Formats: sequence, C-alpha cells, structure tokens
Amino acid sequence: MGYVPGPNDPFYELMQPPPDETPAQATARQKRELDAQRVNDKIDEEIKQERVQARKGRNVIKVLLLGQSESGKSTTLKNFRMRFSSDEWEAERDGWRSVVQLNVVRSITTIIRVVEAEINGDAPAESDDDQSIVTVESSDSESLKFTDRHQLLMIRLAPLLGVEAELKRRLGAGAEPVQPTSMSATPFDTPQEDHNRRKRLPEFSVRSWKDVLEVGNRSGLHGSTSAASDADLPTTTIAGCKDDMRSLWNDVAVQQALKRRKLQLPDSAGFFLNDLDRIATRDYVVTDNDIVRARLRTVGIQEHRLLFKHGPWDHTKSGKGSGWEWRIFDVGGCRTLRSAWLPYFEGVNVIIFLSPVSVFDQRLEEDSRVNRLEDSILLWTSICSSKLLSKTQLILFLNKCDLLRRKLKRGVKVAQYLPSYGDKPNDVMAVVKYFREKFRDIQKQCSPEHRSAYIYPTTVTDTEATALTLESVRDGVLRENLAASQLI
Ligand SMILES: Nc1nc2c(ncn2[C@@H]2O[C@H](COP(=O)(O)OP(=O)(O)OP(=O)(O)O)[C@@H](O)[C@H]2O)c(=O)[nH]1
Ligand SMILES: [Mg+2]
Repeated sequence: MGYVPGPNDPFYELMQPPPDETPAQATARQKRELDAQRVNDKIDEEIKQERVQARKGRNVIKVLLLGQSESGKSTTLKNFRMRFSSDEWEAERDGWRSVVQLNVVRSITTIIRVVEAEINGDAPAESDDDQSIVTVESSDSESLKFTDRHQLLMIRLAPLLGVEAELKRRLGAGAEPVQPTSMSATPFDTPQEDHNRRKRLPEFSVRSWKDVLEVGNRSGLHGSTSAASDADLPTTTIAGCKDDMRSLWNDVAVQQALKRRKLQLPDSAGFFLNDLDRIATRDYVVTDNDIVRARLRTVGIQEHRLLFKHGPWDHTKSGKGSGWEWRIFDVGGCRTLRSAWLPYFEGVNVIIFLSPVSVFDQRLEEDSRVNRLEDSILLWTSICSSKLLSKTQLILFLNKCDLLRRKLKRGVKVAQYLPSYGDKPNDVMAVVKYFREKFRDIQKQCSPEHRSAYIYPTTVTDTEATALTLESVRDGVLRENLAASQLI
C-alpha cells in the first residue's frame, strides 16, 4: 500500500480528486493510480531482491577446477559432492550404473579390436613409445599364439558391441570431443588448427552429467525389482558375458598383445575388469568407489553448487549462520577445449588445479608430440602468471600418487624422462617432494602479487583420504575469503 497523506499534509489538497470529477473520470484516475502503484511495488520488490542477492553475493565463492584432460577434475568434483552434498549424491547413485557398464564394455570392446587385429595380422596403429599401459603382469618373453579358443571368445563377446552402442545411445554419449578442432596450450593463447588429430579410438563424452544421470534414473533401468532388471537388456547381456570377459582380460596372450600394441586403456579399466564378479551381475549395486572411477570425459563446462551451512567461521553478528555457497565449475581439460575457460576467470575466487604426478612418461591424447608433464607445467605457469587471476587463491593437487607409486614399482625411472631429477631416490616421497618444489617455485616466481601456496599430494580415487583433504581445502578457502572480504 502506497503513502496516503492526511488532512494536515501539504500534499493533501493536491491529491484530492477534482470536485467536478465525473464517474468515468474517477474510474480512469483510479486506474492510473493503481498502475502507478503497481510500478512502484515492482520497483520496491526489485530493490529488495537486489539487497538479498547482494547479501548472498558476499557469501558466494566461485571455484574453478582446472588441469589437463584426465588429471582428475571431475573426480575431485565427485568427492566434493559425495562429502558435502550427500542427499543429491545418493539420489544420483543409480544413474551412474549405466556409466560404469559403459566403461566396462568399452574396455572389453577395445581389447576385442586389438585381438582381432592381432589375429588378422594387421599392423599396429600409430602409437607412442613411452605411453604407459594398464596391464596385468606377464612373465613370458616369448610371443604367445592366438588359438581357436580366442576365436570362440571373440564370437561369444560380440553382443557387447551392440550393448556399447545401446548404452551410448541411451546416455546420449558422443564418441568424440565435439567442435572446435583447433587447439590451444593455455586458455590465453589463440587456438591453432589441429593438424595432428590422433587416429585412436576416441573416448566417449557427454555435455553434462545431469542429463546422463536423469536418463539413467528416468528410463527405469536401475530399479531393484526383478521386472526392471529383466527389461534391462544391456545388464542381462553383460551378466551373461561375465566369464568370457574375465577370460579375455586374464589371458596371457591377450595381455602380451596389449603390451605389444602399447594400448592405453583408461586408468580405471583395471579396477573394473578385476572386479567383474561384482559388477557384471544383474543386481549390481553401484558403490562410491565405482562412481569416482567411472570415466566420463567433460566437454561442456558444468556448474555445481554446494552449500556450507556450518563453516567454522560462519556466523553473523546475531550468532546465526548465514551459510556459504560454492559455485564449482568443472571444465574439459583437452587442448581443444581450453579457450572456453577464459570467460569463467572473471571474478573467480579459487582455482583448484590438478596436475597428475604419474604422467612424466606419457604424451597428450590430443597431441602425441607433447609430454603430459610439460603440458601441465605450461598450463600452471600460465595460470600463475595471469594478471586477471592475480587475486585468485590457487590450490594445487599433485594427483594420481597411487599410479606414480605403481609406476615406480614397475621400475620406471623418473630421471630417464626428467634429466633435471638427477640421482635423487626413485621413490614416491622424493618424486612428490621434487614436483612440489618445482610447482611452488613457478607460483612464487610468476604470480603478479604474493600469494600463499596450498599444495596437496592426492589420490582422488581414494575417497576417505580425499575427504580429509577437502575439509582442509574448505576451511582454508573460507578463511582466506573471509580475510579478503575483511570480515575477520
Ligand atoms: N588411480 C587413479 N585414478 C584417478 C585418479 N584421479 C582420477 N583418476 C581416474 O582418471 C580418470 C580421469 O579422471 P577425470 O576426473 O574424469 O579427469 P578430468 O580431469 O575431469 O578429465 P577431462 O574431463 O577430460 O578434462 C577417471 O577414470 C578417474 O577415475 C587418481 O588419483 N588415481
Ligand atoms: Mg572431467
């Protein structure tokens, strides 16, 4: 209701209707007054909303997850959601089932193609000399022959090709990173035409998890009733192929062929294929560990929100918590996608940068001329040097420490790929310490202004250890941002 002046108000006379007003004029006047009042109310409401937003805005923290492809950005996001958004996490659990199945089937069909090529005597596809491969150990040095038993396995596993196509169709998964095909090493470079596209089988990708998980839940694929699982042909087929998949994966001749052709299966392939008894069943229930290992390449930038209601410094003058909202952006790390990061740098409070420490002997999937560690260092240097990001808090995860441990145990020597490593011990502690110092020095030297270094060695597929890291990250971020906004 607007202000209505009383008889003593100087505006009283002015606001009285004219004495000779006709009924039609009175109606028109009242309508004008009503319209004016509506406009006023709308403006008042907008001002109120703006104030609410401004108040909320003080507690919004914008977080970007950056790093090369397969560095573990989406896996880190999964850990955040598992730990701090557990209701949504549980609601989405069933939706991941088809994604895990697609991971399993995809690895098997990739192996099938290799075995077929071996049987047909096809020449190995273009590959790198120093790519790491996921294999079980094979002690035989002599090349083992493929037999009729392998031919039979191929025939029996052929239905999985159809399952792969069906799962991809249902999930809306594309087989290739979508446009653009031009690449840039850092988000600040002008993209160059990609002349070096690899002829490998591309990974599947989706635009957004939400779409995939909704499809999974909506299509009734994952109901626990037997009727639902009967209707789910991919699950039935996968369960029917369990023993043959296991035979294929554990076969020594097959493992030799994978090694010979330097096939690079995803990091999670071994985890899933070594656990087929649990996963390739009709009543398979997805675990947290499965979800953090399920690979789904990111191509679009995804935003997820987390609410922290009870942060340690989260109290207003009245003593009541007002809450903190984190907007986390997960980007695609492939060089073809890095130019899309730039618009997200505006107003970003925190960057969590992932650099995998196990990749010193690997090349980029999208450009086989480039060593992955060199790529990661280049990217980190560009982020540290950026004036646009000079006030952004940088947190570095030296990730995939488990894979580093495994690689060093296999006898791979860091100094062979990184001469500057010299004769330091070839063990995880020493290697991680070396990387930590190198990355910290880059931050120190390249940052336009001084900022603290937050560096964590991580294995983000280890959800328990990562939960502790994320708590420390959360507290550090809230503390630093409160300090920045001079609230403490
Ligand atoms: N063993 C192991 N695997 C990891 C680790 N971190 C990530 N992975 C696996 O590596 C694969 C790639 O991880 P993602 O989180 O999808 O990588 P990303 O950085 O989001 O990659 P893009 O979306 O292509 O940019 C997944 O299968 C993960 O399960 C780790 O610390 N150890
Ligand atoms: Mg990703």
